[in-house]
Amino acid sequence: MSLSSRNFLRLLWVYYKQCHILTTKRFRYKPKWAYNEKPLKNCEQALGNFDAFYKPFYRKDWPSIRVSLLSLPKHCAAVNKYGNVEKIQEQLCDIGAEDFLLSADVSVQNEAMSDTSVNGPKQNATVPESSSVNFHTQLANEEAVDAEGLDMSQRNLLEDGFGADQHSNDDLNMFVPTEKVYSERDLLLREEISLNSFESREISLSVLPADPLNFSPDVGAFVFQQGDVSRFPSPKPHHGCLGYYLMDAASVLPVLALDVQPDDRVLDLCAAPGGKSYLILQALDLHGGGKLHCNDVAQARISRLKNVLRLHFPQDISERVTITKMNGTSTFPTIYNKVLVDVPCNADRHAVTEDENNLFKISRTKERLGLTQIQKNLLISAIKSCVPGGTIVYSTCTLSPAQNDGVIQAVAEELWETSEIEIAVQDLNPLRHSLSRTFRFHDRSQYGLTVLPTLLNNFGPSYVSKLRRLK
Ligand SMILES: C[S@@+](CC[C@H](N)C(=O)[O-])C[C@H]1O[C@@H](n2cnc3c(N)ncnc32)[C@H](O)[C@@H]1O
Repeated sequence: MSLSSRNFLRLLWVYYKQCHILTTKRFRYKPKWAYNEKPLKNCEQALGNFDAFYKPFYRKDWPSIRVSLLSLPKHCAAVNKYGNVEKIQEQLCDIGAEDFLLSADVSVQNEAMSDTSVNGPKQNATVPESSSVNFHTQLANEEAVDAEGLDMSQRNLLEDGFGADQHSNDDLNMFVPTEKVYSERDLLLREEISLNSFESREISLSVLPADPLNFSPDVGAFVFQQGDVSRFPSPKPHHGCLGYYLMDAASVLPVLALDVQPDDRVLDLCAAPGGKSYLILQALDLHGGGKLHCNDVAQARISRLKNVLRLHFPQDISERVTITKMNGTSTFPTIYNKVLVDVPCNADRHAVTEDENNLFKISRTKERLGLTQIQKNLLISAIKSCVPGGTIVYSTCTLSPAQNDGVIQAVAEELWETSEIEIAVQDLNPLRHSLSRTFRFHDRSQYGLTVLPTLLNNFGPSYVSKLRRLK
């Protein structure tokens, strides 16, 4: 069968392109093709992912955040009111630590409460477009964004997944049925990009003025000064209760935002291994009407939570804590006036430093890509279990804008469209201003506070958003 000259030219063109790819692109990409190249470790996968998605968002801050994430974190010693408080405080001061809550600059809180700048209190105002953070628009100013809205690093990520053979697929499109062009892997990568993008939209969400600052209880959270990377010794027991709990200082923020009062009824929806439950119990009076319900879905982690309670609290306190093993997205009774939802997330610091139990393991890709949906469902469940007038605090330990502001925005939209429930976001500027000596906050978080890790005070990352259920 003879070829028409048009078809012949077409084949020649495809052949030429193939040769061109083989002789140029193939060699340019050679390191990725080496058959004996070792697969990336989970931590390296995570770091590559963050370079692709966080760098365009955090821009000039990214190099210092990145090196901090890879460096040893700093701890905070949260003093236990059931230990020998005075002696512990004295010992901590003697080794050079200071209570960052005591040294918080509360004088700026009044100033901050009247601040009406971006992120400031705007009673019953919708979030204005001008103050919104548009991920893609910002990219455009800084880096080249291609027709699909991807910056160079995101494009590289896609191309790493596609490999050079996909370049030739572009040219051979006319011979290949469309559904075969995108393999399952390509689709996952596209899903990755859409799940990691946070695009700010104008939504109807009131912003309530801040509550007065209340660092209760005042037994203290001790940290070493900026630049001091000393480690705390392990705590010692006093009458069977350990004197303090070591945690990331940024983990204190969600509990400060929750503003726990002695007689509150608190639900900690994703409680294990129990760092924040420990802090909540420092403020609650379980003998005087206060209640704590700790829930988690993972049995092994609940065991760790029980251990934390056993090691830090007298038996008559730990026995009064309700502990359940339920999926947090199931229905909880609407009886709590304070609800903390500290969701599973990318867990950035863990992801780039620990290969074990790492969500960036290739076999866990689908689980990881399902995170934002679980986070939304958990937040909705938390809101539904909170009585009108009560407070919900949403927190993560990731810098992912999609898992932070993105989840708050999506939930506000969903509740607005599908339910009678009304929520408002509460201003956290006073907290931010008063603790700016200890933490470095990102200045473009829209519905909460984001702590950026820094080498001087290597805490975080952490994101906190405080919501009030109105109806
Ligand atoms: C970030 S950790 C919580 C840390 C804890 N708040 C603390 O301060 O120690 C997230 C927790 O959510 C739990 N989790 C994941 N999916 C869940 C679900 N569907 N329902 C309830 N808990 C869940 C995990 O088992 C994990 O313990």
